[in-house]
Order: sequence, then C-alpha cells, then structure tokens
Amino acid sequence: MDLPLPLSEADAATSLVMALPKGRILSELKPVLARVGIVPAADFEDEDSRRLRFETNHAGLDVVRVRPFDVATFVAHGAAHIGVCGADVLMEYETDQIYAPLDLGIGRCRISVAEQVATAGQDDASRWSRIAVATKYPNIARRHFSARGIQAEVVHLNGAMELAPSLGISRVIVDLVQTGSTLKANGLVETEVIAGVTSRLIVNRTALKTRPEEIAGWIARFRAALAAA
Ligand SMILES: Nc1ncnc2c1ncn2[C@@H]1O[C@H](COP(=O)(O)OP(=O)(O)OP(=O)(O)O)[C@@H](O)[C@H]1O
Ligand SMILES: O=P(O)(O)OC[C@H]1O[C@H](OP(=O)(O)OP(=O)(O)O)[C@H](O)[C@@H]1O
Repeated sequence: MDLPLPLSEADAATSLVMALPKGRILSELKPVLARVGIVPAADFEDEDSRRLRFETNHAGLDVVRVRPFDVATFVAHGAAHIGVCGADVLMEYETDQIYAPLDLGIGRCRISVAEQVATAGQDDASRWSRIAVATKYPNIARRHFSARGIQAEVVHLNGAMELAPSLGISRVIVDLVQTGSTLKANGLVETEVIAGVTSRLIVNRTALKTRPEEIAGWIARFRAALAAA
C-alpha cells in the first residue's frame, strides 16, 4: 500500500511525534509498524540504547519510546501527536484530549476483578458497602464498584497486586488477565470481567485540527495495514 502523506510547508518544519509503549505491546506492534511502512532508526531495536527519540524513514515522523501509561500523558499534552496504548490506559486516564480512532487488535486481554480462591463466593458481594482493592487502576476500580453502590478503598500498587489479598492488604484486586496463569499461580480466581482490552491508535485532538492531513494520512495507513493483515 502506498497512501500519500501530504506535508504542508509549515508542517514540514517540525516532525510529527509518535509515542510508542515499551514492553509487550511494542513487540506485537513491530509487525504492524512494518506493514504501515514505518522504519525507526536502527538503535530503536537496541534495548541498551539510552536514546528515547528516534528518526524514522519518513522525514516528517519521529518516534519516542515511553512507558505505556506515559503514552497517554504525552499524547494528551500534545507533546506527541499520535501514539499507541492499551484501552486499559485510556479507561484509567480519562481525558477528552485524546481521540482513539482505531482498534489495532493487539495486546488483547481483559481487566478483571479477582480474589483468593479461599474467599471467593463466601459472602454475597451485592451486600458489600466497602471493599479494599489493590490495583494499578484506581479510577477504573472506583468507577466499577461505585456503579454497584460499593465504595472502593484503593491500595495503589504498580505491579504484583496478586500478592495483596494473601498478604492481607486487600480483599480483591483489579488487574489485567490474559491467560489467567498469573492469577492461578497466586491462588486467585477471576470473579468479574470489567472490560475487554486491546491496543488503540490514539491522536491528540488539537493536532487533529492543526495537522489534519498528516494525521489523517497516518490513520489511513494504519487502517489499510490492518485490513491487509
Ligand atoms: N497479560 C497481558 N496480555 C496482553 N496485553 C497485556 C497484558 N498485560 C498488559 N497488557 C497490555 O500491555 C500494556 C503494557 O503492559 P506492560 O506489561 O508491557 O507494561 P507495564 O509493565 O504494565 O508498564 P510499566 O513499565 O509502566 O510498569 C497494558 O497497558 C495492556 O494494554
Ligand atoms: O493472565 P496472564 O497471561 O497471566 O497475564 C496477566 C499478567 O500480565 C500483566 O503483568 P505483566 O506480565 O505485564 O507484569 P507487570 O504487571 O509486573 O509489568 C498483568 O499485570 C498480570 O500480572
């Protein structure tokens, strides 16, 4: 596919910045980027490289490699014009500055509630008025329980929340589940699915207005790459 990427003279002065998440999404994203025709500078592949911003084979496009949650922050602030992040991050971040036009169908998992096998089903969850929840997703957890009339007392962890119930700091966790093996290995069971998760192409809303042709060009390229897959 060879869709045109119109670049006005004014736009050509500054490169468009695309924020990409380090970690597991990036490994699934690489074949998509290849189909889209984006080839970052060689040291982008080098895990030991300390560089964070890389030119690409397109003169008007640079990529930055950041933590998954920070993709949303960079794009919401307009520091990056376009990016890729999980729907979990968008649900947690809650901003109207980000437009998410395309589901890339990668990074597929779900965000769920889980608790210890030993306590699951022991009491009637519909009668809870408060619940201690360990999670990296405080907003998602509060919204989910609040919709059921339950106040979530959130213990904010950045990882290893599967430890929290057995160590006594929460009754339940809210976390991502894919195969379920992490839950199983830690004596937990999934009790509710909050939402399905895939990775999305995201765009800063202001950039959509100020650089419409370039942004639309990249969205069209990603869309065509997905259709051809
Ligand atoms: N088990 C999983 N299966 C599929 N996708 C996942 C899974 N876990 C996470 N993801 C997706 O990948 C994204 C990034 O997860 P990853 O584990 O690479 O980063 P992280 O370790 O959570 O980030 P950080 O380095 O900031 O702690 C998540 O936001 C989600 O969309
Ligand atoms: O259902 P599973 O296939 O076991 O996947 C779920 C695990 O994947 C994610 O962790 P990740 O591997 O990203 O580690 P981290 O949260 O410590 O970064 C998530 O936080 C779970 O722990």
